[in-house]
Amino acid sequence: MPTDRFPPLRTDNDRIALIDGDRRVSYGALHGAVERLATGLLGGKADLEEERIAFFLPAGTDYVTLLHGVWRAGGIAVPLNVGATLDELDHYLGCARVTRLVAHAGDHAMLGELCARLGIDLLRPDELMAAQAGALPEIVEDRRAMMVFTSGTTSKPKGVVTTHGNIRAQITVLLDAWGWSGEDRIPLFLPLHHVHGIINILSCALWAGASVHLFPRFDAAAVAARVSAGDYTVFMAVPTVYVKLLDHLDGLDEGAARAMCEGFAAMRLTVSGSAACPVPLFEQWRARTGQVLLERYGMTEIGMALSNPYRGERRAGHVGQPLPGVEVRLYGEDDRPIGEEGQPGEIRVKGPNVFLEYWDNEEATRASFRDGWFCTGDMAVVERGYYRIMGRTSIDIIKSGGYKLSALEIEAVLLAHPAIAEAAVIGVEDATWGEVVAAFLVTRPGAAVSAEEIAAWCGERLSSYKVPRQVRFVDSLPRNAMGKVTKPDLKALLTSA
Ligand SMILES: Nc1ncnc2c1ncn2[C@@H]1O[C@H](COP(=O)(O)OP(=O)(O)OP(=O)(O)O)[C@@H](O)[C@H]1O
Repeated sequence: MPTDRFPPLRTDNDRIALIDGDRRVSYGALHGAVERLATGLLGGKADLEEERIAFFLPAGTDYVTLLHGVWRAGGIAVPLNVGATLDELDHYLGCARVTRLVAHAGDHAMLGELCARLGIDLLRPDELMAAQAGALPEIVEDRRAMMVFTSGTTSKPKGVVTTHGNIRAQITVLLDAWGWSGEDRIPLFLPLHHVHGIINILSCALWAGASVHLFPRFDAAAVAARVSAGDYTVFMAVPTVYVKLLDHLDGLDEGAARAMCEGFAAMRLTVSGSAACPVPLFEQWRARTGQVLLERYGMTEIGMALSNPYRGERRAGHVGQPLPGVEVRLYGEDDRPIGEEGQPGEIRVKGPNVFLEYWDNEEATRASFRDGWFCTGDMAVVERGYYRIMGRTSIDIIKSGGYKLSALEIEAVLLAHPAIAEAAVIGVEDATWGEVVAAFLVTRPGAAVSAEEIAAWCGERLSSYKVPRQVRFVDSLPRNAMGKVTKPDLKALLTSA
């Protein structure tokens, strides 16, 4: 597999790159469209010189053409969350100092006023297509290529800027590690303003010459139907998607359920990431489909850093080891690397995959690096050679009576209870202990369980200081577009009650 290709897109064949509704787009056709779009974007200029071009487009051929067109023309691609509110878009567009925004005609009425206020040209993809491809600039590796906003799980979204070199490194490490080939076929239903969808799925597939089936959103029935038909060889999703697929499976008759399980069983790889995959989910998925989920860890700023092996032991509740070329170390509070296994520390990462900067935010950029290492803000521990993620220092690590507890570890125990469908754990202030553990729980349909029973269940499985002191039953947990629980909202719920 060549690792020096630019743009990261196959060019010269009739192989299908994208399946978009009824359309099948070949690599040759996609490449042609990308060049014409890049030419149209340039509008006679030699180079976009890192102009920020934002796009508000659902997963589809236009999205892919825009992303690659901006890259080819020397701009910075700013893919926006199509589920974002106007206030959020205002923040992204203003922060990135976007000059042109591309959206379908149907969204222009909604975006018009905001663009006028910010002095942004609002355009449709088709009006940017030049009749013919013209000369395109040379792109060197250290040029800025993309700006993706963090979800804001922990703070106001920041624009994470990656270079062409960073993107290449993030893609190529996965091509080898996860065995991508031109024969692969993968569905893409995750939001396309996150590295999971953009890099791990779309970019790896297009580099490898594989086919990507684009869905505007996740729809369990639609995806399951294609899986049952044997359409895919690889599947990548967040844990909540696997939960929804299992729910869907439960509602199918025997024949349909068997076809869906066989569709998954025949795949060469199923991957979970972006949030912790609870051990019970890992086990259920294996029991139903025979697939051993490959869990990995990464973030917007670094792409993927830790992964269970493609060949070898994939351990439930763990994210494996550093990917080749990615340096990972755990650091203690004294800012020193942790030498021995079993000692928790902050994950710090170094390598060509690590982003360049937070856009227009030198202070945040400086604060996030120490001696050349990017400080992720996530805690982990190494157990028998494999990393286990304990969670975000800012919200998942609960300081109680001198102990540091991992919310993820407690959530895993809660989720193992047969009556519990969803669980989220946070720390709440306490005069005696500093913080105590509070759990928010969603019960399974038709199941009932009391707070006392939950305490007893945890008491048998966790040290007493980890047992939730407060238990709240809720109808659902607040989640962002990636399906991650937004824990600051839970904190607010407690303080407002
Ligand atoms: N396998 C995993 N297990 C546990 N946590 C994971 C895993 N993979 C990713 N994460 C979590 O997701 C984070 C990266 O996601 P992303 O870059 O989208 O940021 P976010 O948490 O959604 O938002 P923000 O950076 O704004 O707080 C990681 O820092 C980590 O906390």
